Amino acid sequence: MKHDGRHAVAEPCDQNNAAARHKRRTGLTRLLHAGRHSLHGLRDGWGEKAFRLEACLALLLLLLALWLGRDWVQVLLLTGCVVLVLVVELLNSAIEAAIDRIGPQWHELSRRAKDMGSAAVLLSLLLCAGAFGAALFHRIALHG
Ligand SMILES: Nc1ncnc2c1ncn2[C@@H]1O[C@H](COP(=O)(O)OP(=O)(O)OP(=O)(O)O)[C@@H](O)[C@H]1O
Repeated sequence: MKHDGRHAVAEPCDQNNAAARHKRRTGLTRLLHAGRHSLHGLRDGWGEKAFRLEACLALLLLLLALWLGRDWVQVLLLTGCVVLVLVVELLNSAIEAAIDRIGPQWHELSRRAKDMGSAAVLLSLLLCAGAFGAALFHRIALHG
């Protein structure tokens, strides 16, 4: 395993072996390893400042959702909006990582990929803000 300054980089033959081993796995073992990869993804996401900030905010919003929701469906919808932001942020970080892996040179397609990822995060944030804003308005203005 080498290090490129910011990230650990496995030697090409190690990477090929690991990928080939994973492809050969089946059933529960494959599922367990896929779960481990997902946990690695969450750990990598936690390394991103934007994801960390949104994850901390998500904890507060989940408590607010429990207070704002008048029944389990409303709590679920508000919670869903919060989780959606985290999901989209992770996907955006994945796109950024893939683009950076291709190279730092300016390219129109790289710009489009990064800007569209960023736009997806913005839309999910607007949805979340709109849902919580409407629920708060309903709770405070209409019911005192
Ligand atoms: N290789 C590239 N080619 C063309 N444009 C790029 C490239 N890398 C970055 N950009 C442009 O710069 C913007 C910021 O890119 P950067 O990699 O700094 O994103 P970030 O700061 O990590 O993410 P965010 O914009 O979500 O905060 C991109 O949205 C894109 O418009």
